[in-house]
Amino acid sequence: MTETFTDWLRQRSEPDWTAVVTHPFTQGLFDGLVPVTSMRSYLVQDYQFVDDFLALLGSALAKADRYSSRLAIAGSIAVVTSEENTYFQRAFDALGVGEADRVRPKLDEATVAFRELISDTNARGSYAEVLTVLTVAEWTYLEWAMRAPAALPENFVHAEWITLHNNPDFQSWVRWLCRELDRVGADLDERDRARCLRLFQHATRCELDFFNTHSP
Ligand SMILES: Cc1ncc(C[n+]2csc(CCO)c2C)c(N)n1
Repeated sequence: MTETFTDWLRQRSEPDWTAVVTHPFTQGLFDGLVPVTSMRSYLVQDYQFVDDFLALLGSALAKADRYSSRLAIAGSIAVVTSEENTYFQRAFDALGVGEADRVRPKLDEATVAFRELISDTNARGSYAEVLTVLTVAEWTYLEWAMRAPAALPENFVHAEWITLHNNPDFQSWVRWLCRELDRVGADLDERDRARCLRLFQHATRCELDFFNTHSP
């Protein structure tokens, strides 16, 4: 079989890609051994990231070139605003995160860098470029979570963060995203493909910096 666009993007984003999906922070999650302070700072920053990410999903919805794509994206928006949001609230309660840190925490450098990438893509990116950033954020999370052992940690803060990202619905959504980016990528010229590659590499780097920031 010939190489897909998404495989091409991922292979050219090594070694960072593998560093993200095998990150020690994820091993700490599997073992239930991420210290409370690291888990708290990670989720507080991630909640801000998810806010930006939701705006990016909205941008994908607006920029999509067909109705069936908009429907798939709308389905994923529903997940971020329901199950994912209740997880954060319950985890914040368990970790003792106060109101200020839920609403307007001081952002880490890695969060600011990711936010800039997302808002630039939001403002100026084509549909293919928006899909590229979404694909990195979702596919890396599916890949690390799929490496989880069958026995989950006892603490729901760790366990649910894994199952949110390795369940069959999430897997189908990521598969859809990759196929969608392959479809749209097939019509791009060399210059636009190169732009997607730079974005893919940059987003992968942002994912790595994000995990590194919260690793003890
Ligand atoms: C830094 C960082 N990168 C990617 C994700 C993954 N992610 C972002 S929003 C969302 C739900 C959309 O389906 C998922 C899985 C994350 N949480 N944090």
